[in-house]
Amino acid sequence: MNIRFTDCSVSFNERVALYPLTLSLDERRIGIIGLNGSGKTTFARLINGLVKPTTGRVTVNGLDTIENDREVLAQAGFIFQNPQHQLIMPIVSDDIAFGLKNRGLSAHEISLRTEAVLARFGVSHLARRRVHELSGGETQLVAMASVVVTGPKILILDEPTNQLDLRNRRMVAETIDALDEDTIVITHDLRLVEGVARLLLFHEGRLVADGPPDETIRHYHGVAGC
Ligand SMILES: Nc1ncnc2c1ncn2[C@@H]1O[C@H](COP(=O)(O)OP(=O)(O)OP(=O)(O)O)[C@@H](O)[C@H]1O
Repeated sequence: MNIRFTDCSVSFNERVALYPLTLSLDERRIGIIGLNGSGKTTFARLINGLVKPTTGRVTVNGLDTIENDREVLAQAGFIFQNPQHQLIMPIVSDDIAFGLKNRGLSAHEISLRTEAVLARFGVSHLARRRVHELSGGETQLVAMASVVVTGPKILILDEPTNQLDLRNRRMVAETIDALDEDTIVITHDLRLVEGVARLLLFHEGRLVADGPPDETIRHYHGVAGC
């Protein structure tokens, strides 16, 4: 991936959520940590254009998130903190297929791609299940499958192990590790980012550490005061 932030800041109603920052992200595995309200989600949402910079610019693989918003959305898929909100159709396989509509694919091709992505995430057995009846771990996997099926190069996962038990945390963490796509993971679950190539720490709207996980985590204990 190549994501560039140039003098980029974000304010909501004159309140600064993210102070100006300039940086480039090129690693395949990136983590983002920080206290509640520190600006992590705002930063991540800038990447796929869900949040637009108030000043400066953001480019994703050379595409500007304002000028090329549709292309950016196709390149960078976002899996939300509460993934049940992003599942639209009542049945799992219909939800996955929904993301492939309006792409000029035949019904047969849509069905093949849907089956393939469900198999890839180990959830073929859930194909005919009702979305709202899935467990937390199952919902997370189906949400990932429903984004991955659309073919993004970058996946942004916002607290993917939130509300999961120990076993599902491990299962989702292993699934993320094995993804072919580049990943940016925002989390309070430090074990999830121990192996990333680069870990960013936000504090009160500023990027205050950016480096290997052990160094950034040490810094985090400092700003958290514990
Ligand atoms: N759409 C919005 N409108 C107004 N303020 C917002 C909006 N989105 C975020 N903020 C504010 O910006 C600041 C940073 O929020 P952000 O969601 O980026 O933090 P975070 O680090 O992801 O927090 P958490 O760990 O609690 O999810 C907060 O003060 C938040 O209230």
